[in-house]
Amino acid sequence: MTEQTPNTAANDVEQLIRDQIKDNKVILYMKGTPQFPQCGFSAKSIEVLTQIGRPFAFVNILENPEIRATLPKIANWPTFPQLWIDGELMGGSDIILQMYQSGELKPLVEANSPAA
Ligand SMILES: N[C@@H](CCC(=O)N[C@@H](CS)C(=O)NCC(=O)O)C(=O)O
Repeated sequence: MTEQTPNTAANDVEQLIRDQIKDNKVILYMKGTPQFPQCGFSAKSIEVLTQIGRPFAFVNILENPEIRATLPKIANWPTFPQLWIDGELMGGSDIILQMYQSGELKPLVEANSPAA
């Protein structure tokens, strides 16, 4: 039997992501920051969340290449942005927009993020 060295760095990143998702009930993995999104899809998602008006966490994946590489595997979702609410992946900007327009997203965010 071949003994395999555990890939500690990869495990650490995965654990970090799982902690972020657990500790922040509304979290957006995005390119750039809410003040300065660096991709149109992230900008659109920020517009929606800003309309909803509740606090949310974010991670700038452009500054976190390990998270950028690892999250798509965990999430089984290849692109960014990614909106996670209460430990579940909602989706990217198309889905965020759809959920907002259908009236589904606002109450979900409100239920998971108290007013500041
Ligand atoms: N239709 C997608 C568009 C998102 C998308 O295509 N994102 C690309 C360009 S920003 C991406 O994340 N590519 C992988 C990467 O850059 O790591 C959505 O609804 O979110």
